[in-house]
Amino acid sequence: MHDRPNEFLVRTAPFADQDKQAVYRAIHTRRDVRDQFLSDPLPDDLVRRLLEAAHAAPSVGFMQPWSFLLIRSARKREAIWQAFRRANEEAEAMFPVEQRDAYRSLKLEGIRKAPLNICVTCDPDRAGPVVLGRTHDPRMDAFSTVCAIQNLWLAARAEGVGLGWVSIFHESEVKALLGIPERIQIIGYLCLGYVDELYATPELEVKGWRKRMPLDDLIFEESWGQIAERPITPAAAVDLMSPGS
Ligand SMILES: Cc1cc2c(cc1C)N(C[C@H](O)[C@H](O)[C@H](O)COP(=O)(O)O)c1[nH]c(=O)[nH]c(=O)c1N2
Repeated sequence: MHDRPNEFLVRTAPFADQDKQAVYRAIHTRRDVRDQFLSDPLPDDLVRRLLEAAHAAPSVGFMQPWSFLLIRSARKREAIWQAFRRANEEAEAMFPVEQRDAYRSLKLEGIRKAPLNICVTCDPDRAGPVVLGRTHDPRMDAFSTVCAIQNLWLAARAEGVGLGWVSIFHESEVKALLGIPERIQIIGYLCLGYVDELYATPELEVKGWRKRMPLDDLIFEESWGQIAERPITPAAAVDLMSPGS
């Protein structure tokens, strides 16, 4: 019985070097885009490819809990932006006083500039009350939806499309604006559009908000460890923000 080839399996091998490089390039050069969007509309077939990439993501129990709500109208994007604006004012006040000027100076969305917004939702009831793999941790449906978003983000990078994730709003306000029922969760509100420039390193690092942590601080063997204490807003970052540095 074991000698019989399984007709559902395909032979596999590592990618050719060039293909490997392409995958890593997409991963390492993907950026969160806020201000670089061009106004040209994205063609339908391109949007379809991005959504196919998202829909190919892993999901708990093969639940596929996601839906993709496409928003193109300027009127709706303006209403969403107003929800962002209100929440962003609240957000600013949550930071320590000494960080507020820096926070205010950051651009944190491209809702009106990006020609396409996609609200990615998660339906916790998509596969019935008991879901394989989610039996002991209900968060797994949301995690699956995040996997779909990351696929979309990487595919977008490969297509020359920028994507920015916006999470500064009250979920209930955006649900009301988009007719999303109470029981459905918003996982990601995404802004998409062509870009011809991207930051080479994360914009929040360039603007001195926070640095990428050394990977070696985050790797442990056998049992969890406390990371080394490091300042959140490094002195080097303050230098970066001051003119002439
Ligand atoms: C769940 C989640 C939510 C948000 C984000 C990301 C993720 C994963 N990011 C983008 C985030 O700031 C960005 O990924 C990091 O700064 C790292 O930069 P790059 O993505 O490498 O460019 C983000 N950015 C922003 O300007 N406004 C936002 O509301 C959010 N929200």
